[in-house]
Amino acid sequence: MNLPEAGALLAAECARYTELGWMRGTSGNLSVRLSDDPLRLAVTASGLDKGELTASDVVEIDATGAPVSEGALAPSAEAGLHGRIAAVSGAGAVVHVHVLAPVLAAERWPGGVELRDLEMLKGFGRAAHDDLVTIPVVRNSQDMQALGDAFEAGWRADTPALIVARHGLYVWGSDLRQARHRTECLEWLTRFIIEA
Ligand SMILES: CSCCC(=O)C(=O)COP(=O)(O)O
Ligand SMILES: [Zn+2]
Repeated sequence: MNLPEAGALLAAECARYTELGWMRGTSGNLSVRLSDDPLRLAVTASGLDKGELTASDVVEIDATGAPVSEGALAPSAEAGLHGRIAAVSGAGAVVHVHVLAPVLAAERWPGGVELRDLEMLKGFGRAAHDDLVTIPVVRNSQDMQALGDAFEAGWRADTPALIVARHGLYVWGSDLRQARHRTECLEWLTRFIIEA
């Protein structure tokens, strides 16, 4: 996939999340893998209304989140965490949304949000009757190295999500569609345990 193709996909995907109310204001950011070796991602540009992106509102970054070339647009302020997640997990796409339920769940269970015996776990890539699925929670930081270290310390290959406390949700998958399906299911799951 080249950068303009990735940009068109990311813009369309952001519009869907905005419709759901999960990218309020200028919140949220998405990335998709462009190449493996060296690792390159297309990430949404920083500070824009994510519901109004065009195919050119993306930036090519390396595994550290740094732009690979000079350009007018800055990559997402959270590009470094996208790069780290993609590098560690092998994900093809990473979603970050400011959806409320996971953040509320992390406020209630700051040591990790536990889910068990719920059919929607299947949509998250787990069995409905898995013993226990724990979504890791990390403290918020403006330092992407610190956030990346915290992510990596709690990372498990079978749990493609991370909640950043008082901030938002990260979910990843093999491509943008799988990451979206997982995000939608995890939003349902965390809303369920909050409301239950
Ligand atoms: C009101 S959004 C604050 C920044 C943030 O958390 C976010 O997700 C958007 O940052 P970006 O640099 O990707 O626009
Ligand atoms: Zn954010």
